[in-house]
Amino acid sequence: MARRKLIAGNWKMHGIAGDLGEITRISMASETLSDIDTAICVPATLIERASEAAPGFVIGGQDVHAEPRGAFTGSISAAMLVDAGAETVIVGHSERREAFGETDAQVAAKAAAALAAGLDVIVCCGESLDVREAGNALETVGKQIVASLPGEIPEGKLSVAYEPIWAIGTGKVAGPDEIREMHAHLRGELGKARGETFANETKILYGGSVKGENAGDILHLDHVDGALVGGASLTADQFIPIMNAAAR
Ligand SMILES: O=C(CO)COP(=O)(O)O
Repeated sequence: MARRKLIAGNWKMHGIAGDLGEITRISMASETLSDIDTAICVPATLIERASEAAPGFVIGGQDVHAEPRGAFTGSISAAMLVDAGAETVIVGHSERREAFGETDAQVAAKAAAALAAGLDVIVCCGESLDVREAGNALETVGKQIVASLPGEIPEGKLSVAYEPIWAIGTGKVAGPDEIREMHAHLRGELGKARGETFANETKILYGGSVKGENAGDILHLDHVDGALVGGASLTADQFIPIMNAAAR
C-alpha cells in the first residue's frame, strides 16, 4: 500500500515573526510537490501568523494539554491550537517526556484531545542510548508507542515518529538497518495492537539529524513514510532539499 510521505518540521523553541519568510518559501516549494505532504510545527506564538503567511500550508503545534480548559497556567488546549490555525500537533516528543516527565498515558490523553478537536497528530517515540546499547530498543519503543496511542483514532489522522534520542540534534543518524528494523517492528506492533489496516495506513516517520545530505538514503527505506526534522527545518534552504528527496 502506498502511503504518501510526510515531511514535518519541528521548530522547537526557535522562531519569531522575522522568521516567517522561511515558512512562506517552504510553502511555495510545497505547492510544486503534489505527491508529498509537508507541515511545520512552530512555537504557539507563531501559529496564527504562520497560518496567515502561508495560506493552505499545514502549520502545527508542538504540544497540547489533554484537558479542554481549566486552571493549567501556561498550557494550550487543542481547541486553542485549532482556533489559531493549526491543523496538526506533535505529542510525546522525547524532549517533553524527559524535561516534563510526560508518561505514555499522558501522551495518549493529549493525542486523544487533539484528535477530538479535529487535529492530525504526530506521536513520538524513541529510545535512549542506554536502552539501545543494552539491546532493548525494539522492545522498549514498541511498548512505548502502543501505550502512547489513544483509544479512538479516526482513519488517516495519526502518524508515528520514531526518533532515537541519541540521534536528536547530535548529527548522529541511525543506520539504515537500525531504521528499517525499528520501523518494521513498530508496524508489526501497531498491527498486533490495532489491526493490519491501521498499521498499513499509519505513516511512520524517522527523526534525528535528518538533513538534505542524508534524507535520500533514509526516506526511501522500507517502512519509512517521511521525516520529523528539527534543526534543518529552520530554514527553507535546508528544508526544501529534504522535501525534494522525499518526492523523488
Ligand atoms: O527532535 C527532532 C525533531 O522532532 C529531531 O531534531 P534534529 O533534526 O535537530 O536532530
